[in-house]
Formats: sequence, C-alpha cells, structure tokens
Amino acid sequence: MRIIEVKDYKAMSKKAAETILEKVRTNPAIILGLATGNTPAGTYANLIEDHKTNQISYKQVTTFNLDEYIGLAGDNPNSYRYFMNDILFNHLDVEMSGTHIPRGDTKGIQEECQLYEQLIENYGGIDLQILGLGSNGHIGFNEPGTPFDSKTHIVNLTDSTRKANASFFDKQENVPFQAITMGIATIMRSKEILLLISGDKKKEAVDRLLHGDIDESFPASVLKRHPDVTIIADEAALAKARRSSHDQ
Ligand SMILES: N[C@@H]1[C@@H](O)[C@H](O)[C@@H](COP(=O)(O)O)O[C@@H]1O
Repeated sequence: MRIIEVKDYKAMSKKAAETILEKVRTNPAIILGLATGNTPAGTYANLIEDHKTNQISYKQVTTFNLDEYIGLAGDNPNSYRYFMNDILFNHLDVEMSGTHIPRGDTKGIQEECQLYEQLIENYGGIDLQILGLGSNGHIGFNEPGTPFDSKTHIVNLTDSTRKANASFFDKQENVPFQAITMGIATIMRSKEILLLISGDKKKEAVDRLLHGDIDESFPASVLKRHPDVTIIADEAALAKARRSSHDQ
C-alpha cells in the first residue's frame, strides 16, 4: 500500500480528484467504482469544478457504486442513488444508464445481489475503486466479520454504522437496518484501489489498518493483500498510526 500524506480534507480531495482525472484522461472508457459518505464528497466537488473548466468528458465512463440501503427507492433523498445523482452525476456529462448502484427497493434483493455482481463481471471488473473507511474498519458496507471471499450481498448494519450515518437522516430511527454491498472479494478484484481517509475520527482505524493483522474482524485489513492500493490520508487521520510507528 502506498501512502500519500496530505495536510487536510481539502488537500485530500484535490489529490484524489487529480488522480481520478489522470485515469479518465488516459482511459476515457474507464470503469470507476465509487463510494458515498462525507469522505469522497469533496473529491466529487473537485471533479465537477474541473469539468466546468476543462470539459473532460465522462460520456464513455461506466460507474459502479459500492452499496445502497435496502428499502429506499432511488428518489428517496436518503438513498445513495439520490446522493450520487445530486453530488456528482447530475453535474457531469455522464450517461445515466452507465451509472450503476444496487437497487434497494426491489422485492428480489437476493437476485439483485447476483445481478449486480454479474454486471460488474460482464464489464470485465472495476479499473479504479474509490473507497472510504468506516471507523470500525468497514469498506463499502462490509462490517467486521464479513468473509473475505464475499461477493455482493445483503448486510445487517451495526449500531455504530447506523449512528455514524445518522447525520444524513432526520432521525437515527430512519436509518435502514440493512443494505446491499459489493462484497470484499468484489472490491478486491478491482485492478486499482484508492482509499481516502480524513479526520481525527478515523485515526484509530488507520492505526489498526497500518499496524494490525490481516483479519476478518477488521475488513479494510484485506487491502494489504491487494497489489495496487494507494491511500490518501490527512494528518489528523494519520496522527495515531504515525505515533505508533515512532514508538516501535
Ligand atoms: N457505506 C459507506 C461507506 O462506503 C463509507 O466509506 C463509510 C465512511 O463514511 P464517511 O466517509 O462519511 O466517514 O460510511 C458508509 O457506511
């Protein structure tokens, strides 16, 4: 894993956007894996800003999001489909039919998982996957204990994840209890991974990621087995991990 240390959230967002733009320039038909949450929002804002001035086209780009809440339709403002349209897709010239997010409102959720996995496979896999990091080490919605060989599946969200994501909802009770997520094996099949981490709230998780064992109790630890992972993390997120390295 390569680590790029940046000053703060703003610098992380800029560096991440530059990395993505470089890839889109080189491969205009790139298959991008995208994440939701606060962490990548600034990166997406930078991509939109760049699009206004440089007019890089996203018409041939295909995207696959990591996850979606079960029970929320795409027009529900709390769904990840709505979030992605709102903070990214509606501001680029991307073809909406080329943007994929699991459907959380279908009756056949199990079937949706298989179809989503198959669709990624049909496209030949993801070229560049953007990831955030949950405070408990989750990636996508793969909570601690998720098998490393998991494919797209249904998850029960932990209390800590429901709490962490409650700020997007009116009340915590409204945060769904389940989600569909790409599995850990799905994520690991991506050719390249860009993990973005910012802020003090993530410092314990970063410390465990960099210094802990590879173990299913900490899903992100699997990334150490991937041949091409770049972490862009800010000073606050790296604070504890850096101290631990000095202590050793
Ligand atoms: N499903 C998302 C993840 O994909 C995201 O990486 C994580 C961290 O969120 P944030 O970036 O808001 O800290 O939270 C959510 O649970």
